Amino acid sequence: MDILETITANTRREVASACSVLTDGEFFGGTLEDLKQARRLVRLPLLRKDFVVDEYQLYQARAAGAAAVLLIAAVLSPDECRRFARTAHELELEVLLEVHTPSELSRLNGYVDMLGVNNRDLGTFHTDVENSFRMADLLRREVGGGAGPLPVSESGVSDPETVVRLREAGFRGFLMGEAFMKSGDPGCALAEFIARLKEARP
Ligand SMILES: O=P(O)(O)OC[C@@H](O)[C@@H](O)c1c[nH]c2ccccc12
Repeated sequence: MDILETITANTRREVASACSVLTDGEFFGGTLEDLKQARRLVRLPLLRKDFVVDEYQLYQARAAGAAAVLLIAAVLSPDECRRFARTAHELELEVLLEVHTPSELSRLNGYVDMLGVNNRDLGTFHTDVENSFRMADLLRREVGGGAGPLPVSESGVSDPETVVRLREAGFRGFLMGEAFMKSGDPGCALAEFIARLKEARP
């Protein structure tokens, strides 16, 4: 069985809300072809996870079957974030804006659908889930009474108890990779995680 098929097999059990596909080749060995293949394998909304630095990549994402794109605040100016997010909407793509620090919140704009706090510092690759908790208050202010973007915690989440705590802090989406990918059967690991989460939920 192909690796992508193994990974996406979980979706047949309908336990994930969306599936993120890394298409960056230079640093992570992904390809746009992976996104196209995932599109053929699952019905779930797909997120193109890449370093978007040119609007052309949004068109590519759309053509390959993505429902959403990741915009990484650390590599974009506020103007680029706005322009790219607006174009994404024109293409009917949802936008996940990823921030790591409070100052990156200046990249937020009205076209952002999901606001992700990356717990991984892309400079050092060090992961610390506490970053989400540190940013939670600020996020609540930005996201307001629920009319703003969906708050998402990204990276380094590996146990259901952390998801429960993050939910209590206001997060509503969780972008998880490694916790499942290091298992021999990511789909099965995800299903188990969701079962444990249901038990852990207060
Ligand atoms: O594997 P993790 O720690 O669960 O993290 C998932 C995801 O957040 C992470 O892969 C990610 C988030 N933003 C990125 C940008 C580039 C590369 C990778 C990422």
